Amino acid sequence: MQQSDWWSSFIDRSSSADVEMKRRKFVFYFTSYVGSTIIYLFAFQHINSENTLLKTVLFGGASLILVNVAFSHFFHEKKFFTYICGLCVSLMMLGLVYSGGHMNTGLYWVFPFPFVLFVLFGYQVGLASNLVVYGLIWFLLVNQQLIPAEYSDEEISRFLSSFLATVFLMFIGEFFRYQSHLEMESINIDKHRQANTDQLTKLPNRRFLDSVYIKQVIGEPGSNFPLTVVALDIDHFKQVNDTHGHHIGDEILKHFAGLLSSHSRDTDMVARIGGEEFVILFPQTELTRGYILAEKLRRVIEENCFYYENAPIPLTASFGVACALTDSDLNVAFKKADAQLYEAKESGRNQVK
Ligand SMILES: Nc1nc2c(ncn2[C@@H]2O[C@H](COP(=O)(O)OP(=O)(O)OP(=O)(O)O)[C@@H](O)[C@H]2O)c(=O)[nH]1
Repeated sequence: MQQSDWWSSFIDRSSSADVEMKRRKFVFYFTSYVGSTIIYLFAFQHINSENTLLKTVLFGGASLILVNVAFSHFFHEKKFFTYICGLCVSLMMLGLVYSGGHMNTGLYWVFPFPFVLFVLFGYQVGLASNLVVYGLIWFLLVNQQLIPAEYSDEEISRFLSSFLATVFLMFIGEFFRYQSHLEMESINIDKHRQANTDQLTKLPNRRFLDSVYIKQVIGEPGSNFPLTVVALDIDHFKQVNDTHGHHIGDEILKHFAGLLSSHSRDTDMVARIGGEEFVILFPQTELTRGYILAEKLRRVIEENCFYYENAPIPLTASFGVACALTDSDLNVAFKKADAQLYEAKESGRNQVK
């Protein structure tokens, strides 16, 4: 696995999408329950009116919205119902213009609805649906002989221009709101990445291992166990630091991390958990195979010394190997790998135990 790439496979964008979905759901419920209640109140206000069409639009619209939201509670996926709600809202707008509303004031009551379409559908589909509704309203208004409502020419031209301006202003507002949401999401991801990355080697750190990776492994036992844990530690690193200086020590750590990353699979997890201590987790790997992989890495390190001013600085590491067959063995496997590493150090270093 490339050191700089490891984070991308762990980015969890679902929580950000959840925030957007929550906002949509909230507007959906609010529009549906509060909106339908208000429309019912208007409908009852006009119960004795002779405008049957207006009564049909109000009662029909409110009932459709209410039935739709009631049904949505029985399903986990709400998207379909938000679309139906958007369709009801669009029909309500057209119904108001068509019937003229109370004393031909229908045009004024259309203005709150474009916002609902933007929130329910997002800025792109929101703009498209608002423009479709606008086109249909325009068609009704320029063909007044087709509708029962009566509007004056000034009223129509003022409505068409102010409605269009409202839709575009709402589009701009929704567009920039969404852009800042994406920016905040990327800042958030970047902060998480920094907190979970070892700044020197760019490998995942202990925090990542404990709070993200292990949770994911336990959450998907089928694709991870048996899991081999390899604890490793550079030999006599203090001596390297003392001889060549701390900054060369740092370069050696980067070189070491690069060797481990480039000689393991994308599915393996290489992490720096302390000064010169590393851990490699091999998912779906039994103990015997784990020993073979650790021995391969031991040789790679031994054979690839670090060069400083064209002079080789030999490098070796000691390894401790253990295997967890299930998630409940994981803690024991970590402790066992540490104990094995200690034994490798005690037995002379540069070996796998
Ligand atoms: N350059 C550098 N050195 C570090 C860093 N973190 C820890 N160290 C050094 O790593 C050394 C670890 O020394 P010890 O724990 O004595 O281990 P060792 O010398 O490798 O000996 P063994 O592990 O027993 O083989 C110390 O000198 C630390 O200062 C780092 O980020 N950069």
